[in-house]
Amino acid sequence: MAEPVLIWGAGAIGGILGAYWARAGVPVQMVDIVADHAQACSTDGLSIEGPVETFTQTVPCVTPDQLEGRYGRIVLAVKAQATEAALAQLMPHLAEDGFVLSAQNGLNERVIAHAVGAGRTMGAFVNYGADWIGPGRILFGNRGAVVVGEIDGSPRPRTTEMFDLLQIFEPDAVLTDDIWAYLWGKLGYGAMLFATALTHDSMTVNFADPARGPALIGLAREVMRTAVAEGVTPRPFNGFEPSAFLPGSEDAAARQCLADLALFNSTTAKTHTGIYRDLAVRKRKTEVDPQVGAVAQIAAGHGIDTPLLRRLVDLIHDIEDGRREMSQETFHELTRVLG
Ligand SMILES: NC(=O)C1=CN([C@@H]2O[C@H](COP(=O)(O)OP(=O)(O)OC[C@H]3O[C@@H](n4cnc5c(N)ncnc54)[C@H](OP(=O)(O)O)[C@@H]3O)[C@@H](O)[C@H]2O)C=CC1
Ligand SMILES: CC(C)(CO)C(=O)C(=O)O
Repeated sequence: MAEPVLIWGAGAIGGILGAYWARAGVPVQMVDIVADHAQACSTDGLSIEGPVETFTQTVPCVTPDQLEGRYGRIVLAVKAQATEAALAQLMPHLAEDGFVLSAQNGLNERVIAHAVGAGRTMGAFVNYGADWIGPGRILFGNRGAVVVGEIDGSPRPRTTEMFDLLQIFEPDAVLTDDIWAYLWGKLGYGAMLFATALTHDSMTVNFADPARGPALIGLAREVMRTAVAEGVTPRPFNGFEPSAFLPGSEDAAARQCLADLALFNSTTAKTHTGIYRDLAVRKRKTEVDPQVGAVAQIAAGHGIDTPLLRRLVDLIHDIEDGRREMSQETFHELTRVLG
């Protein structure tokens, strides 16, 4: 029997990968800090629910203190603010010649490379929609882009092996020589997703509202300008067209992109972002600092001002800390930045 793929963080993203791989006969071991979820996955099974597919699959899952052994392939799928703590726990379990693949939003690959070495870090971009509903239950809301690549751009046999595994889950998965192009694309889309979570409205209602367009477009433009300064040319996926937000692009192209994003998100059973879910349902901190805040910081290093991103970070903090309600009025605090 081949060595199991270790999935660190068995929530929405990691749990779905684990269930699909285990169902296909790929040996999988999952790790999660939520003990009753780990117990449910290992015993009654992990139920994948929603419109894409419904099935229940037993997947071995333990809490970090229970894990034994070393693994060559570790998929990290915790929220970005948990990355450093998870790395400290997983490093004793990473084989000398093994690697950590980030299945997360943001630039976690940088943090992972710093901890385990660039040669032991692999990147991935995931845009499928999922929610952890409760112990042993995950909603698979919609299929979305899945891309894998080495952070130095040069595919190796291990990259092809992970690509093959990801195709078991998502037949349209892509093997790329430019993972940063997708990660920065998602940061642009992600900044807009954070803005949608300033209201109680669905992603689609937000993207389709002409009054919210200028702020949404302005956010994506700030991120794309920063990406260009970083030497990255972001790539399109699932309705997000980075060129529509690059310096010199027409407003009409940006508005068309918002319409495409409204359409893409109109059929998902996950109507609201994970950010919204953290704020409104789980009542916990979001990934705003390691995503939006990080881009604003990188931009500042290039001498680029990002007033919308900076205001967005403050507004999300206000909601996290109970100083502000989610509402259209809160959203339009962004519009006010545009003057
Ligand atoms: N959900 C989605 O649709 C999408 C998510 N993403 C990205 O994927 C990443 C994962 O998100 P998602 O799956 O939604 O998050 P979830 O919160 O659903 O899953 C993460 C799981 O990891 C657990 N965890 C936290 N810290 C540790 C640790 N140190 N060791 C082991 N487990 C830990 C969490 O527990 P606890 O809840 O107690 O913290 C939780 O059960 C994020 O970066 C997100 O932005 C990207 C695309 C879509
Ligand atoms: C909305 C989604 C699933 C991207 O489509 C996402 O990344 C999130 O929930 O933050």
